[in-house]
Amino acid sequence: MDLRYLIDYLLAISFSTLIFACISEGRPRLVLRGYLSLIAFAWFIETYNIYPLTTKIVDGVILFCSLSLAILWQGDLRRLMELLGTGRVDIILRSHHNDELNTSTVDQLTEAAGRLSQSRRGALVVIDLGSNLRPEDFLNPGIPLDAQISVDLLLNVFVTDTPLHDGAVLVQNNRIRSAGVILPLSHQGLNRYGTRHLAALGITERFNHCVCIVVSEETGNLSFAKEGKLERPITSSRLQMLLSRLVGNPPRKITSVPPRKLLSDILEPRA
Ligand SMILES: Nc1ncnc2c1ncn2[C@@H]1O[C@H](COP(=O)(O)OP(=O)(O)OP(=O)(O)O)[C@@H](O)[C@H]1O
Repeated sequence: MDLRYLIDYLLAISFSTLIFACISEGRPRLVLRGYLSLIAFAWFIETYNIYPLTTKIVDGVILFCSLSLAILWQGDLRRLMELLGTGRVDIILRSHHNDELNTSTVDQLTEAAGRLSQSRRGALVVIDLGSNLRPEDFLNPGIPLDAQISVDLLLNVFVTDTPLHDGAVLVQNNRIRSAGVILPLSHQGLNRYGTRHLAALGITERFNHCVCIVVSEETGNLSFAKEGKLERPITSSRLQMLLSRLVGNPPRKITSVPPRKLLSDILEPRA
C-alpha cells in the first residue's frame, strides 16, 4: 500500500479519536458518530467514483449536516476556536480539572457568601479550576490583587461604593488573583436574569473548568453556576457541599443560612 495512504488513514483515525475524547456527553457523541460515518461513506464512493449521482446527494447531505452542526454547536465551536487561538489545547484535551480547591478556601468562600447574602450585598466570585483563565478571556481583567483568601477581604471587596466592588473576584490556585473583573455575558435567559447572573453563566458556559458563586443584591439569594447552568436559590450548606465536591472531601456541617425567596423569583421572568 502507498505510504501516503497509510499516513492518511492513521491521521484520520487519530483525529477522529481525539475528537471523541474531547466529547464526553452521550448524545453529542452519537451525533458525531453519525456525521463521521457519513463522511467515511462519502469518501468511499468518491474514491471509486462510479456513482456520480449518489456522490452529489451525499455531498449535499454532508453540507446540510455541517451547517446544522455549526448552528447547533455554535457556542462550543466558538469556545474551541478561542482556546485554539489562545494556544490552550491542553484544556480541550483535559477531561478533569486539576486545580482543586482546598478545604480552607471552601470554608472562607462559604462563610463570606453566607454573610454577604445575609446583608444583601451583591457579589460574584469566579473560581478557576483549571481553565487557566487569562486577562483576554474577560471584557475587563480588573485590578490584580494576588492575595490570600480570607472572609474579611472578600467582605471588604464587595462593600458598595468602593472601587473594586463592581465586577467579579477571580480565585485561582486558592488565592484571590484579581477583583473588579468584568466577565463576558451569556445570551441565554436574557430576560430572566440580571447582568450579574448572566456574567456567571457567560464565563461558565465558555470554560468548563470554572464555577461561579453569585450573591444577589436584590434578594440576598445565593446561586452557583457551573457549565453554563445556574442553581438557585441555594443555602450556604448546599454551597459548601457543591464546593466540597471540587475538593473531593465530604462536606462538614455548618449553620445553614436559608435563602430568601421572593415572589418575583418564584414567578420568574424578570424584566
Ligand atoms: N459582565 C459583568 N461581569 C462582572 N460583574 C458584572 C457584570 N455585569 C454586571 N456585573 C455586576 O452586577 C451588578 C449589576 O447587577 P444586576 O442588578 O444588573 O444583575 P442581577 O443579576 O439582577 O444581580 P442582583 O440580583 O444582585 O441585582 C453590577 O453592579 C456589577 O457589579
